[in-house]
Amino acid sequence: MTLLAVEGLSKRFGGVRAVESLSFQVEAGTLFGIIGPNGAGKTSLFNLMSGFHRADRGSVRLAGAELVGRSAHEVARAGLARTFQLVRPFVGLRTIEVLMLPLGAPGRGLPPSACSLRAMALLEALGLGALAQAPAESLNQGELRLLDIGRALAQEPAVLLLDEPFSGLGLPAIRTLIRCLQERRADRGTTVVIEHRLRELMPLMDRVLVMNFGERLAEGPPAQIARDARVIEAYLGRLGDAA
Ligand SMILES: Nc1ncnc2c1ncn2[C@@H]1O[C@H](COP(=O)(O)OP(=O)(O)OP(=O)(O)O)[C@@H](O)[C@H]1O
Repeated sequence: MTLLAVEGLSKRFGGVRAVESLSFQVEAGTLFGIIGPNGAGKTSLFNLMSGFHRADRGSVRLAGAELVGRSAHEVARAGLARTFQLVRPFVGLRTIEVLMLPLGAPGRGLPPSACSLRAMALLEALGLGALAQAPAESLNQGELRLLDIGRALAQEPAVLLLDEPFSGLGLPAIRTLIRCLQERRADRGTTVVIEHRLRELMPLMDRVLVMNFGERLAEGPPAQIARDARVIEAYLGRLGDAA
């Protein structure tokens, strides 16, 4: 079943075509990867899908409901959560509180005790359990990235968008995160990931979209993408640097 359908999505910044007539579909319960060279338009695509930027043209439908034209808050309420390439510190909160806020949001109906149990379980799964009571500002960049992922997971979204989740993480944290992503897929959660560290991510992906100059260069299962001559020329030829 198609959960997320992007059709003819376009965005220009002045003369730059950041995203150009892009179409793809993500099936429920899959992990969908987005790759491409720097400046290909991957983060712009996330900004359009999540309501942070307004599309010039096109549509993004989540379970049939149109997201284009909605604010970032409305998109989040509709069931799409995202993380950020540059994580901003969470000022004035303890680590566990960063996750309790979305879990206890109005309409979710979770009592505080259930929020704190669920938040703790999420922190443990991300390897941040020991930092639960620490001020979130005291976390290092890698820990902050994991916490940002936890914050998005705590929204319990239908679709989770991760923007370069492995960036700045050491190998143990990458392994922990891979385990979380595998568990999410086993639970039929749907995830869309932008990532340059293909060696770690390619084995997890069900399908991959390759972007170049805002457009779709190729799309298919990872094994097919890894053999695609256009992809190798535009991007994978530099895998040695990227991975
Ligand atoms: N707010 C903005 N204003 C002007 N130009 C922008 C803006 N955001 C993105 N761009 C331009 O749009 C193009 C796509 O950028 P984007 O950041 O989406 O690429 P990317 O694939 O995510 O790159 P990277 O892998 O380096 O993060 C680039 O040419 C970029 O300079």
